[in-house]
Amino acid sequence: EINTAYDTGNKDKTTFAEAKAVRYLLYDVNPGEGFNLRRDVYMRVANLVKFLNEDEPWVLVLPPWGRLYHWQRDVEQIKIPWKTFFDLDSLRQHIPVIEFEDYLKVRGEPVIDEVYYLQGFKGGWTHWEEKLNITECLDSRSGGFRQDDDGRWRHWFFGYEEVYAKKFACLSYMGHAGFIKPFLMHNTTGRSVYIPQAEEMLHDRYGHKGYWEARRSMVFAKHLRDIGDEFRAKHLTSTDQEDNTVLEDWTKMRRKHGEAKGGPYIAIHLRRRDYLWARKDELPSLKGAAKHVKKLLKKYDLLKVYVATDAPKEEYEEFKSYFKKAEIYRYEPTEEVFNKYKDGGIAIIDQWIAAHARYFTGSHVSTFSFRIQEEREILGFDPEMTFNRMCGDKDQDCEQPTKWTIIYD
Ligand SMILES: C[C@@H]1O[C@H](OP(=O)(O)OP(=O)(O)OC[C@H]2O[C@@H](n3cnc4c(=O)[nH]c(N)nc43)[C@H](O)[C@@H]2O)[C@@H](O)[C@H](O)[C@@H]1O
Repeated sequence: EINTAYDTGNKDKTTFAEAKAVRYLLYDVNPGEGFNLRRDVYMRVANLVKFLNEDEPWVLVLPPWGRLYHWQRDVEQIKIPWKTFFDLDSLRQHIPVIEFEDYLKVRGEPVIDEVYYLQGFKGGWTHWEEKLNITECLDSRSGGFRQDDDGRWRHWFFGYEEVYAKKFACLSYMGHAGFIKPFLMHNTTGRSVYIPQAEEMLHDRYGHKGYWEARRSMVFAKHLRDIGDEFRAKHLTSTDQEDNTVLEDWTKMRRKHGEAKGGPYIAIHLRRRDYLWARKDELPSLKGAAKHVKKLLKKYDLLKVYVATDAPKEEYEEFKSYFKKAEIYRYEPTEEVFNKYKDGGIAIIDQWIAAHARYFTGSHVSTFSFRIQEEREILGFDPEMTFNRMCGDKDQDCEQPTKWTIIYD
C-alpha cells in the first residue's frame, strides 16, 4: 500500500521520484470546524499537492479524523483513518496520499520535520493581496505547540502524542493554496512539512475543473455506500439500475444533467442542534419543514420522504407527527455499525441516501447540504432537483442556493 502511494501512474513523475526523494505534506484544520468543511479543505490541499507534483514528488499525509465538536456520542472517536470514510484508491487517482499511520511507518520514527502554523496578519487586513510572512505567533498559545526540554515541539498531533516536530514557526498567510508552493519548495528542506490551520489557504479556483476533480476523487468508502444502498432498496424502492445512478470509476464517469432519475422519494437535510443558534431565522420550524415537504410530495407525486438530520429523537418524532399519509424514513445505525463507522460514517450514509433521491432540499449554507448537492451533480441530476433549500417560516420566498454545477474541463 505504501509503495503504490507514490505511483501516480505518470512516467515522468516516476522518473522524478527516482531522482528526488519524496516529501510529505501534512495538514490540519482549525479544531472548531465540522466534517464537511474539512472535506472542502482537503480539496484545496489536494490540489496544492497536485501542483507541487508538477515539479517535485510530494505525498499528502491524510490527517486522522477525531475530536470533532459535533461528534459527541459516547464512544472514543479519535485516530480514525480516512479509509473508514473514503475510498483511498479513488483519492489516489487524483494525487498520492497515505494514511498518517503509514507515514509513521515510513519514517520509522514519530517525527515531523517542520511545522508552519498558519494565521492571519496582525491587525487584520484592509485589502486583498497574496502574501506570506514568518512572524511571531498571534495566538499566545501557539496553537498548543510547545517545546520540551530537549527542544522538541510537542502537540496533540491527532492523538499521537509520541510524535514530535523538529521545527516550528507561525506563518501569516493571505492567499490561494497554490501560492504556498514556492515557499514549500524553496524555503523548507525537511522531508515532511505540516501545515495546521490549512483552511487559511483558499481554493485556487472554486467550482472550476480542478475543484471538481478533487471532489470527484472523494468517493465514499464502499462499506458505507453498501449500507446506504441496502437501506434504499429495502425502504425506498430505490436501486441504481432503476434510478439511473450507477456509479463508475470517477475518472471515466461523466453524466449529463437530468440523466439520473433518482429513487421515488424526497430527501431533505434538516440541520438542527447548534445551527438553530447560528442560523435561527434561515431555518424552518419542524412544522414549517413538514408543510414544505408535503407540498413537494404533492408536486412530484411521491409518498416517501428521507430525512438526513442531526436532530435529537424527539424533534424527529415531532417532524414525523405532522404527516398522516406519507412514509417518513431516517437511517438509524445498530450499535455495531455505529461502533465501526462512528458519527462520520453515519453522516456519510445519510448523505449517500439523500444524494439518490428524486428531489433534494437542504439547509441554508450548510456544508453538509453542499456536499450532498455535489454528490448529486456527480450522479447527473437535473440542477432544479438538487440546488434547493428550505426557507425560514417568516420568509417563504427565500433565496435559493447558487447552482454550482459540475465542470469536467
Ligand atoms: C454552525 C456551523 O455549522 C457547520 O456545520 P455544517 O456546515 O452544517 O456541516 P458539518 O460541518 O458537516 O457539521 C455538521 C455535523 O453535524 C452532524 N450532522 C449535521 N447534519 C447531519 C445529518 O443530516 N445527518 C447526520 N448523521 N449528521 C449530521 C454531523 O456530525 C456533521 O459532521 C459547522 O461546520 C461549523 O463548524 C459550525 O458548527
